[in-house]
Amino acid sequence: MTEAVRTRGLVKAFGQQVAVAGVDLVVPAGSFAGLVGPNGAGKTTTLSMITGLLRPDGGLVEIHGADAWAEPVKVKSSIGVLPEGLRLFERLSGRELLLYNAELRGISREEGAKRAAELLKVMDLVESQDKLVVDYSTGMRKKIGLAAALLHNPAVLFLDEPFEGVDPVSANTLTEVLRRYTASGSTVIFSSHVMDLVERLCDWVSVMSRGQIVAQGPTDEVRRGRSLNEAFLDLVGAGGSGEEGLSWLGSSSG
Ligand SMILES: Nc1ncnc2c1ncn2[C@@H]1O[C@H](COP(=O)(O)OP(=O)(O)OP(=O)(O)O)[C@@H](O)[C@H]1O
Repeated sequence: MTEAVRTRGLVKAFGQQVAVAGVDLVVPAGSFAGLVGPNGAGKTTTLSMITGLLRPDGGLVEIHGADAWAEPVKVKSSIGVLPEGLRLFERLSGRELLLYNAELRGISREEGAKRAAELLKVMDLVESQDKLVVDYSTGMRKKIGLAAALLHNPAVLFLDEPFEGVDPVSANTLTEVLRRYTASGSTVIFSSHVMDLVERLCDWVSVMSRGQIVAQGPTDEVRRGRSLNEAFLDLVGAGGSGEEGLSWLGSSSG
C-alpha cells in the first residue's frame, strides 16, 4: 500500500488544552478518505498541522514519504487545501482569484486561464465569475475555494467540511469532480459530520475522538456490518442520554 499521508505521534496543545494527543493518521494513495469525530475531537487542528498551517508540538507528518515540515516547499507544491473558515482574497472576483492562484503556483497564464475557465464551468460559477468573492454565498465560496485548491492538480487534496452550506445540486457536482479526481489515483481527505455522506463517498475512514484516532481503515471494516453512524456512536460514545436535566423544557404548564 502506498501511503499518501502518514502522521506519527502528532501532538498539539493550546495552553492546558491538549487538542491532538498523539495522532497516527494513515491514508492510502488514491483513497477518498473521511476524517470524522465529534466537535472538538481535533480534526481541524490535525489537518492544519498536516497542511503546514499550524506547527506541531511533536510528531511527524509525511506526504507521499516526504516530511511536510522538513521539506515544506516540495510538499506544499503537491497538496491542495480547502481550509476551515475559507480565508480567501475577498476583493478579487472568482475568476481573478483562480488566475492569481495559478500564478502563485507557477502555472503559465495561458494554461491558468484554460484551467480557470474549465473549473468555473464545472462548478457552475460562470455567471458569477466577475463578482467579488466577498459577495459570494457560503456555497459559492466553498466551490471557488475548491476550484482554487484543484487548479495545480495536487496529488493530495485536504478539505475541511467541504459540503457545509452547499446545496444538493452543487454537492453532487463537487462529488463528481472529486470522484473523477480520485479515480485517476489522486487522494482526497475531508472532514465531515455527515455520516451518510462519508459512508456513501469514502472508501477509507479515520475516526477521531478526544485528540486521538480511535478507528481507522477501509470504511466496511470500520462499520463492521453496522451503519457508519452506528459505528461512530459506538466508537465515540453516544454522549449524554438526554434523560436527565432539562426537565423544564417543553413543559407548557407555566
Ligand atoms: N487556537 C486555539 N486556541 C485554543 N484552543 C483551541 C484552538 N484551536 C483549537 N482549540 C481546541 O482544540 C480542541 C480541538 O479543536 P478542533 O477545532 O481541532 O476540533 P474539531 O474536531 O475540528 O471540531 P469541530 O468538529 O467542532 O470543528 C478543542 O477543544 C478546541 O477548543
